[in-house]
Order: sequence, then structure tokens, then C-alpha cells
Amino acid sequence: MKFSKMHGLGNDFVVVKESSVPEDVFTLAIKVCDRNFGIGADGLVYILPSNKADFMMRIFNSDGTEAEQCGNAVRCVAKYIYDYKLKESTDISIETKAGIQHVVITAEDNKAVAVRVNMGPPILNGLQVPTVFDETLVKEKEIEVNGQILAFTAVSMGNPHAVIFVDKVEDALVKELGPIIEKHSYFPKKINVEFVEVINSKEVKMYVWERGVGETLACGTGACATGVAAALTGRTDSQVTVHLKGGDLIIEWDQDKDVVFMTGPATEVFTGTSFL
Ligand SMILES: N[C@H](CCC[C@H](N)C(=O)O)C(=O)O
Repeated sequence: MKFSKMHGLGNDFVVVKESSVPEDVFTLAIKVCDRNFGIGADGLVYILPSNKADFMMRIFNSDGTEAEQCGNAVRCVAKYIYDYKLKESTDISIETKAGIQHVVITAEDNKAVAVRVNMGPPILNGLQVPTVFDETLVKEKEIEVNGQILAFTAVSMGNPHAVIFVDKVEDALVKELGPIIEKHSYFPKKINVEFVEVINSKEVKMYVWERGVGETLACGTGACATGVAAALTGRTDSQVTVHLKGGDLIIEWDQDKDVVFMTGPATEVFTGTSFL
């Protein structure tokens, strides 16, 4: 299997262009993502044909589960399509389980260096995120974890996120509370967990525990969910820079059009052949 090893701010993927995914894709994802016995990555990403967009993307977490959306992977897929001239345009559409994402490439020397993605509308209805709460907006809802009472705001970008604002983001929070919240009974499909420290009305710092992966250096959909939750709770403007461990993403929630734009880099590290 020919692959490209790519990342978006350190959230890394094995990217494969195929006509379809193999029957055993779920077990293959676990093997491929293993950092000792496999190639090592946070996820396995397929670029596939689409009859609704230029291409289709499917994303499988390192635990083998398929996610509806992945912001960092969309930027990597857009870069792959542009750099390998699968479509000779800086405007590319990518079909995902969360909808069709339109991207605009910024290139230098015929290589994509940054990608701006229309990630579509945030989904705020409690049951649609999904959570167990039948409320139009689950905002600052209390959740008890390890004896601590935290407040989360639930936002879906096609995949579910619980955004928790804290005074100071710390590793202990992510590693101890992340896995418990991920699998909490409030969230029927489990959930990605973002811990967010507001720096000012235009900047936040975010650590993330990802559903089906664990802590990652960056989460594109998590940054989108964070931007929406921060604006919804009056903590920031609707355009913010999200500082992640792996680097920065620019998030703009255009509330008139009700779409979220995410802008950030995508990097190809190496290509190879897998015998897994
Ligand atoms: N673990 C996520 C998928 C990857 C999302 C993240 N890597 C991103 O960049 O959006 C989920 O199960 O919803």
C-alpha cells in the first residue's frame, strides 16, 4: 500500500489514495497507526472518488473507529490533491460524512503551504451533537468528573465536542479527565474533549483529548468547536487564534452565513510503501 505520511500541526495521518477502502479497514487502521508495530499515526485517511465533489475523504482513528470529520486531515487531503496535481486548481471540494468541505489552497513553488477550509455550520442542538440533553443549546452544562464539577459546551462539526473553559490548561486535566469525559454517559457516541484557556478576546489556548485517539497535538474540528463555544459564551470575538500544542489555527465563525472557516498549514513528511 503506497502512502504519504502527513500532519496538520502535529496531528498526523497515514494518507492513502485508493478507489475504495478495504473490507478490513478498521483492523488495518489499528495496525497502521501503531507507533511501534506499524507506521505510527493518529489516524488513517483515505482519498476516494466522489460523485458529489472533487474527491471523498474517510478518516479512521487509531482505535479503528471511523469519524465523521477531521479538520487537520481535510487540510492534508487538500494539500495531497493539489501537490500531486489530482486537480489543478487552488479551489477543491472534499466530500466527508459531515458534508462537502470547500477549501482554498495557498501555495508556494507549486506546493500547498496553507489551506482555508469552510467547515460548514456548527451543530448546537443537544440531541444532534449527540448528547443525552434535548436542548437547543447545551451551554456551560455541569458534569462531575473525579469529584470535580466542570462546565462544558457541546458543539458538533459533524463530530462531537465538549468544550471546557478552565483558568489554566494543564496536562493533568487532559490526561486524567479527558478519557473519563470521552466515554461519559452524557455522550452516546463518545466525544472529543477540549480544555480551553482564554488569553484575550482574540486568542485562546487549547489542549485536546480526542475520541478514539487520546491526546493529540492539534484538533481542527476541536478548534472550530472551541471558536464557536468561546463566542457563544461571550468569551471571545467570532474570529480567534487557537494556540494548540502543535501550533496555531485561525477560526472564524461567520454567524451571518452560519459557517466556520479554519485556516492552517498541512505538511507532507515522507512517502512510503506499507506491507501491513
Ligand atoms: N478523533 C476525532 C476525529 C479526528 C478529529 C481531529 N483530528 C481533527 O483534526 O478534527 C473523532 O473521533 O471525532
